[in-house]
Amino acid sequence: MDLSETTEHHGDGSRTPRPGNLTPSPPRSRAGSGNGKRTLDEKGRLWKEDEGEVARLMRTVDFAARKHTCQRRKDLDQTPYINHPIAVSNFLSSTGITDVRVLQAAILHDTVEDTPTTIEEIAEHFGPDVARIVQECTDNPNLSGQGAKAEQVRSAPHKSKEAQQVKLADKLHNLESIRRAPPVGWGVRRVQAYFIWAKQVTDICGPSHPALAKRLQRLYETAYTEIDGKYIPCHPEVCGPLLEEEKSRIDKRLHHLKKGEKPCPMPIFF
Ligand SMILES: Nc1nc2c(ncn2[C@@H]2O[C@H](COP(=O)(O)OP(=O)(O)O)[C@@H](OP(=O)(O)OP(=O)(O)O)[C@H]2O)c(=O)[nH]1
Repeated sequence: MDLSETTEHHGDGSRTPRPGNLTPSPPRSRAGSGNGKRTLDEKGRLWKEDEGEVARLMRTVDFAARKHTCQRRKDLDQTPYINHPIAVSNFLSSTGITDVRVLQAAILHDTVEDTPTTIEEIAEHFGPDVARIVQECTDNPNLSGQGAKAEQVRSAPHKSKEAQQVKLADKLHNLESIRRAPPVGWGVRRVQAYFIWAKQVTDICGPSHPALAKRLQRLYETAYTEIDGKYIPCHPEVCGPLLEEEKSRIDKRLHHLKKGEKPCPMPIFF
């Protein structure tokens, strides 16, 4: 565990009683086995300074899930929004990223942009390192539409390696989602414009995490989607001919849709 980070939690003081606030009785319990002594507060929660990485990640997922509770994605199935940040974090952890602050920032990356959460709240609960990465992944609230998109391209080279890694995974999941099921109302031009713009961002961020960059490149070269009965290449400039496996993936989805079924089960990307 990164001890420098656990010390950052001392500033919290709001939810987890500090040692001085506890009754003078000895620690009430031990959590887990083989992890040494872990002190619990009166609600049976670990003190933050005793919190291991797994507990910290679960607390982060719980926080993000509460913040995104009422939100849905833009796809036909109206997927719960929280699926997106969890998938982004999973893309990172399953491709070798072990820095728990990056995995936490991935889980939290849309909380400030898309919910009333503040950066100060993120810093209070998760420390300044996580807050800094989340801040870097948050669009300037004074910009929207094309302005915000242009700013993502402009600012990408100046972001930290950690923020660039989150950006790569974020874009990868959005692109995979569009390929699988474009947001309701998106036509060919909007899908292709999104792919063209996303590639500008991910080409800049690519060196921060080559495994994801490689995967993105393959996506740009092979991804098709179906709109109004036509198979369209998602990235019009980079995409090659329609591959058989891509066609049968789309046909399978159309078959389910025609039968009025939900195209679930969701594909598992890793
Ligand atoms: N592909 C996809 N995107 C969805 C879906 N539901 C919500 N979104 C969000 O919508 C944005 C893409 O739609 P746009 O029309 O390009 O963006 P805007 O609504 O924010 O202007 C993405 O944000 P972004 O700005 O591109 O990325 P981020 O940096 O904010 O995460 C993505 O997070 C969905 O079902 N599929």
